[in-house]
Amino acid sequence: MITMDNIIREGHPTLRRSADLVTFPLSAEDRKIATEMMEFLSNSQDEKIAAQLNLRAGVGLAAPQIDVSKRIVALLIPGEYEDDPPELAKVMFNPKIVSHSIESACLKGGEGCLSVDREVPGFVVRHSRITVSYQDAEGVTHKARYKGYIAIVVQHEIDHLNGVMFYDHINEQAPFAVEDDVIIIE
Ligand SMILES: O=CN(O)CCNC(=O)c1cccc(Cl)c1Cl
Ligand code: NI
Repeated sequence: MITMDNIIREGHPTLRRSADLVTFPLSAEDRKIATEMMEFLSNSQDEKIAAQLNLRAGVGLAAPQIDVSKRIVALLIPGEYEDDPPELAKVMFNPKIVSHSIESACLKGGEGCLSVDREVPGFVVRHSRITVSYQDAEGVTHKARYKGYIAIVVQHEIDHLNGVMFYDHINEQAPFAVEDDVIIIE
């Protein structure tokens, strides 16, 4: 199982590499990696398990974060209330943003990353709406459109596949300065 010991931190070269495409049919290893990534997210969001395993919570995880330079991301975005089903629970292989809104958005609270052991305050300006093409575990290609918080998280994960860290998008001179047409998501 994946724990924080398996998550590489900033400074590790794999975080700055462009990850390799996954080929199909999936190898047993790639299938196992995908399953373990999703299991990590679920564990990290379970108060008891996270406390026992000392896990930081995450709503997404990219394979490069466990030093696997492959284009695999796992997303587990909880529903609004405790017993609601997740907003999104999915592993995407070879995800690609194929189109996006002109409009931009950012999270009011900024972003965090399991590979970054420090707070980096500032608005991370991203596309407010995206269309993502990806393959599922059977290699079937899908197209999905996301907006709001989900779109932000998906972009954070796809950035990891391209060696981009969230703070690369923060304006160092004015971390909270944004154009007036940028949507600030609560
Ligand atoms: O790459 C994934 N992580 O580093 C997992 C930890 N970060 C988060 O869950 C997280 C927190 C806030 C905003 C965004 Cl967009 C994300 Cl993604
Ligand atoms: Ni991250």
